Amino acid sequence: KIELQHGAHRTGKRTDADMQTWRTYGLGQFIHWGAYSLLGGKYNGEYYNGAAEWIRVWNKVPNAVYDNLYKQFNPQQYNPTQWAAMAKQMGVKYLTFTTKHHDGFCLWPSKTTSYTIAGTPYKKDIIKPLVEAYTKAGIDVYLYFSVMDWSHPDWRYDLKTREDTIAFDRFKKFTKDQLTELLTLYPETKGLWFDGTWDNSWKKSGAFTDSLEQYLKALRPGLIIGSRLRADDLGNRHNDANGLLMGDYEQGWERKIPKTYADVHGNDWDCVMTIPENGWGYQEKWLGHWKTSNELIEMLAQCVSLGGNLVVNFGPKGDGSFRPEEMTAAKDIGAWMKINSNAIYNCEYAGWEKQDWGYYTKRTGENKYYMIVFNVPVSGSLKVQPPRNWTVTKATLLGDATKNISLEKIDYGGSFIHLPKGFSTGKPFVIELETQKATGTGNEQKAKT
Ligand SMILES: C[C@@H]1N[C@@H](c2nc3ccccc3[nH]2)[C@H](O)[C@@H]1O
Repeated sequence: KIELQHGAHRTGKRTDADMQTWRTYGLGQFIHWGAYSLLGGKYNGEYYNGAAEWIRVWNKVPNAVYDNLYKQFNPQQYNPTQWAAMAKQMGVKYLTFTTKHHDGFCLWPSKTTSYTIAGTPYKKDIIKPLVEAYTKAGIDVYLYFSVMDWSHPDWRYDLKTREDTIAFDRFKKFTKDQLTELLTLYPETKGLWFDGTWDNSWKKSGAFTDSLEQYLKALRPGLIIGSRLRADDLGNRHNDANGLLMGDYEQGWERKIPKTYADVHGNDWDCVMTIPENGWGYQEKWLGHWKTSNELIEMLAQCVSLGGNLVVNFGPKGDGSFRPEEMTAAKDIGAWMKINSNAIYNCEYAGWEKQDWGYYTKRTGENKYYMIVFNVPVSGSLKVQPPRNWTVTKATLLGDATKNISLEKIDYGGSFIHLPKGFSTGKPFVIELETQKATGTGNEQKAKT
């Protein structure tokens, strides 16, 4: 064990009520909106082939051009109530919203810089009405904040000289002041989703990241902060030098999903996911493959079945409208959740032997299990193999309990679930299983006599 001043201060999961609520969400919405949304990945008729919110680093866009884009930001159609209604219909339980991305443009009227929404033709605070609309809709709000800030003269990628350190100390104060504003202006915020903390300057600031986290949690008791904020005494991020997670949940699953439960290392975690292959801000021309609704639903099932949340990203246009593909995804996922959300909300890792037909989830605190089925075998029979001494006592198809699926017990508590001939819903479906611990398998009796 390595002695650390600024390593993890907790082992194991957070067990308080706020974190237990976070664990019940299953499905979240990410929204990336900012100056980059005005360009949509395009400049002078050419498309940037990277992530649209990174277009400022493309040599074809002069910094002076990019850094003045905000003077055209004027989303008169912006309607956070409509945004919240779309999210509600989709079935998301929490929102993560970009207050400031790597470019440094603040969507709230910060007093720490002139590079804010107050300096745009729109003038008004974007975040306040958003927090209110989502909170009113019963959706918890989390704020995304990029530490890396390309617009700030004191930002440093590394600390090589005394001047770097003096400048970066000013930058740390600026960062703390901005975060204080956010938690003070929007006290309903349940947590902060940090980004842009991979550079050496931050890795060398372990002590500051530790005191900053403690300061923020004192300012807002219960605040939930993932593993991207902290660095330990030796510059390790996410896990400290002793392999312990620094943060309330693992934030490393960006655009990727753990393969097995072992990959999760007993941590809470979220997977933030783009609908196109990459790119978080509005991209006029989506490069490559974008995920179908069924692919997104399968990712949702995978995440919840391994104890995490899936946070699907939306990138509204500069005018605040959503593109058709994103509206369709929200509608389709919402329609599926309307029937099947019992397999997603308040669910956790089941620990049963995975079968080819899909994924198990388990209702927290109950002996209720869910099969989220994507692949019906040619036999039309789904094998279920609970752990020894557990048996399945009932199987019900969600959304259409009349469809008679039959339950055939086989070896050691295992079962086959037979679907009616020619059964097909054309989309993923869920079977709810009631289970109970087998009283005695009779073996004990033999042993006694
Ligand atoms: C949640 C996502 N994180 C940002 C990001 N920047 C990166 C730089 C290098 C590798 C991965 C990155 N992800 C993306 O711009 C988006 O905000």
